Amino acid sequence: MSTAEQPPTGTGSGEHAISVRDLRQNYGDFEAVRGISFDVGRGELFALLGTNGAGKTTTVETLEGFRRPSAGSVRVLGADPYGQPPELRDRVDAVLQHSGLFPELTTAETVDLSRDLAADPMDRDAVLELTGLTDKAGVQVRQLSGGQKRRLDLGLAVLSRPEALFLDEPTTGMDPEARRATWDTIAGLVREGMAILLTTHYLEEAERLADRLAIMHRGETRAEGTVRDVVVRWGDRIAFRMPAGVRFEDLPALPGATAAAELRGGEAWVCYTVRGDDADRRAHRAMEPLLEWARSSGTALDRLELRSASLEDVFLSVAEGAAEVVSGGPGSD
Ligand SMILES: Nc1ncnc2c1ncn2[C@@H]1O[C@H](COP(=O)(O)OP(=O)(O)OP(=O)(O)O)[C@@H](O)[C@H]1O
Repeated sequence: MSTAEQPPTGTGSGEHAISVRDLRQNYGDFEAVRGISFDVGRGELFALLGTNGAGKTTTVETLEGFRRPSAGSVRVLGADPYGQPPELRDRVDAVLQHSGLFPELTTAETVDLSRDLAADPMDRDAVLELTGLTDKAGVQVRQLSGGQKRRLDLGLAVLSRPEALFLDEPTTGMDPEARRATWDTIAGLVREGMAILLTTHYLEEAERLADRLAIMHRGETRAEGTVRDVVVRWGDRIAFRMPAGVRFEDLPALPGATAAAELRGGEAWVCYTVRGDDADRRAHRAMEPLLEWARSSGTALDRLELRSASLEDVFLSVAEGAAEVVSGGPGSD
């Protein structure tokens, strides 16, 4: 295992709470992470999304100090996290997928145990309130539901008021109400200035919480930015059922749009993807000539739909390898 090149350490080494530069991680000959970079500022939540096996856990484990980079560098609060050095121990925490709660202890005893180990912990009551577990204070951990245990995990991670927090699928197993309550809790932590790196398979969770996000696939970052940036880059979609008697090449060229023919439930459809910097107006500009063409040619646009992208659209397109546009669109000879 090679030692990565590292920038200078110390509290003054950059304003980002979490920093990843050209990170590579190999397992033997297999490249699990292939040169990714991103930063997370204080008071910012960055979501790491990706397909199964994309390299998210490997990246987070590297930031948590369990793995040394094969190449590139990572920094947490200006320090190399490898081996979890003492200067980071009280300032960084994590909610991992598998918690290490003691089933015989009560919820309150569990909180007290963690408080005993923290330098300047939150009050027990505050932790219980934050996690919505006040009425479960005297209940043994073994009797808590899966979602309640996840909330307790979160409470234990934040009671020492860490500056940087890693959340690995923190709402798995929660019902929708508990998930929303947890989102509120997490949003509150970010507002207080915590830097949070979140991995999740719930796209709505990322849409609600992330200031910025990255979507990983096969060890690489395939999309990155704010939710809006990522979605705007993907484009808007105008679609309708292919009109009878109209050939694909007879369809009008629309400004800023590329067209593709696709099958939906055995029917041929036309789908225009509209891109361009003018995200607010581009679909409108593309729609006008389409409607004009339909009017002048006497063509009905059956089941016409216009839709802005969602994060799910982008994710699925990344997962499918981002192949999308059929070449040789309408209007071209
Ligand atoms: N200890 C290991 N030895 C060999 N290969 C590994 C090891 N850990 C992970 N991998 C491989 O590295 C790749 C990335 O795995 P990782 O767990 O980081 O992905 P992930 O994005 O967290 O996936 P998921 O969403 O499924 O949890 C996968 O192909 C996985 O099989």
